[in-house]
Amino acid sequence: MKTVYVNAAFFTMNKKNQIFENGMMIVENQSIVYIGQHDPNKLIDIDQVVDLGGKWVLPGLVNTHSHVVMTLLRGSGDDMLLKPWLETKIWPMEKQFTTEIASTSAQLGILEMLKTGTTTFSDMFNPNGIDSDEVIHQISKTGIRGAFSQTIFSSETRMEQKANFKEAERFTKKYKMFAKGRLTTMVAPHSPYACNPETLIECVRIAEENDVGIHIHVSETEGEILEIENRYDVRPIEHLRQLGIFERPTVIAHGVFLNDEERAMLNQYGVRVAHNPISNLKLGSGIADIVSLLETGVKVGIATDSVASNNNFDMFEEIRTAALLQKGIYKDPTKFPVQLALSLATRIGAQAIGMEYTGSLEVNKKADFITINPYNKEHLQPISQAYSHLLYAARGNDVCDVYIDGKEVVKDGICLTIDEERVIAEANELKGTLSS
Ligand SMILES: CSC[C@H]1O[C@@H](n2cnc3c(O)ncnc32)[C@H](O)[C@@H]1O
Ligand SMILES: [Zn+2]
Repeated sequence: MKTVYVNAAFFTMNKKNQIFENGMMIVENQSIVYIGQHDPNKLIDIDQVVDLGGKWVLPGLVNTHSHVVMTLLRGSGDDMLLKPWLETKIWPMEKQFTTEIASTSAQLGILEMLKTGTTTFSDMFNPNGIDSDEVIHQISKTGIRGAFSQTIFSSETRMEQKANFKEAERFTKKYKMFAKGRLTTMVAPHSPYACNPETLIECVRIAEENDVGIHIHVSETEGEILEIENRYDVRPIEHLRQLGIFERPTVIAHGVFLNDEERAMLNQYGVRVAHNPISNLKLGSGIADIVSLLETGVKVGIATDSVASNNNFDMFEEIRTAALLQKGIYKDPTKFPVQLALSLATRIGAQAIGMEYTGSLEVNKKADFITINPYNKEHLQPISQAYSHLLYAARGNDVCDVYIDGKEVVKDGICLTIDEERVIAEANELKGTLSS
């Protein structure tokens, strides 16, 4: 099946940030085979023509760190610091999770992601008490692309620890290439404070044996730095390096507290950073110095974290916050310009999570794209300033259509792969079964 998309402005987000104002894109077998100026000569052998009515077309957004299974916890535990938030609010509620709660939570989270333009996510979930196979089966049906990774914690007993490793190994093997490659997984030790050295070393082994990367929370708060220094006499980054974590392709979530030496080390090992500006603000953790990270050469993606610390999955809001914060902390509005900000949520974000095959509209890339209709939106006028509006004015609910692998998953703002009414009703019913 060969489909041509015409009558649209294509923001390719390729390295040159090319825009094709009255462009054309041809998709065949889930991939882009042509993107450029409108060319009638290319219309032979076409099965389907889609007229996009002058809309803007962008690559689907990439959320490099999320927890969709926590979506039912939105609004629980506001206004708390990370440690008490996790220990007294979030973890006790996660302990009550059933497969049904996890599955409905994940569908609700992905519904919001898809409708607000996210086509690829890299997610960590707490597997305690739930049937992970069922949850990933439901995720697969939504059509989203990404990595769904089972979080590993250190346990109190040897037996429990052994069972955790066994399950992590099973999950990794089964899902590293799933849904025809649309879904994958990484090994996800929670953090250097919730995983002891033995656990972290075992995670490296599982990642190595299965040829997958590592996804871990690191250097999120000042308290974490002190805790790791007290325990091991080194800061978290050096601790993880010594244990061999960075020998695997690694994404660290947060990286709020990094010094020059650590940034250089991350760059040397090719470690990528998932930047979660709103979660870091809401939990009072701090503001990551993304400009320095990028100047050192580290690849950075943008992320929301869970909606318990955000409280939504709107990547437009996230990119805008990221850009405004860097301008503010540097007292320099030239920092984090529009194209850079958008590229971290698209092409560079995809590279950050090892999915270079998506994140920009280029030949041979996956046909993962979104459309925005600016004509009926007052906050997107005048339309001639589109690039600026995408960063400074657009919001998730401006997204009109969403395609993943060339398949339409959202049409005119309605999700075609998830029964919205059912999921929302189930979510509210199940929330009532949780005690906070
Ligand atoms: C649901 S994934 C794994 C684990 O991570 C916890 N979590 C959620 N957000 C954060 C964060 O910002 N820092 C550290 N840990 C976090 C979550 O409660 C799950 O148990
Ligand atoms: Zn997180």
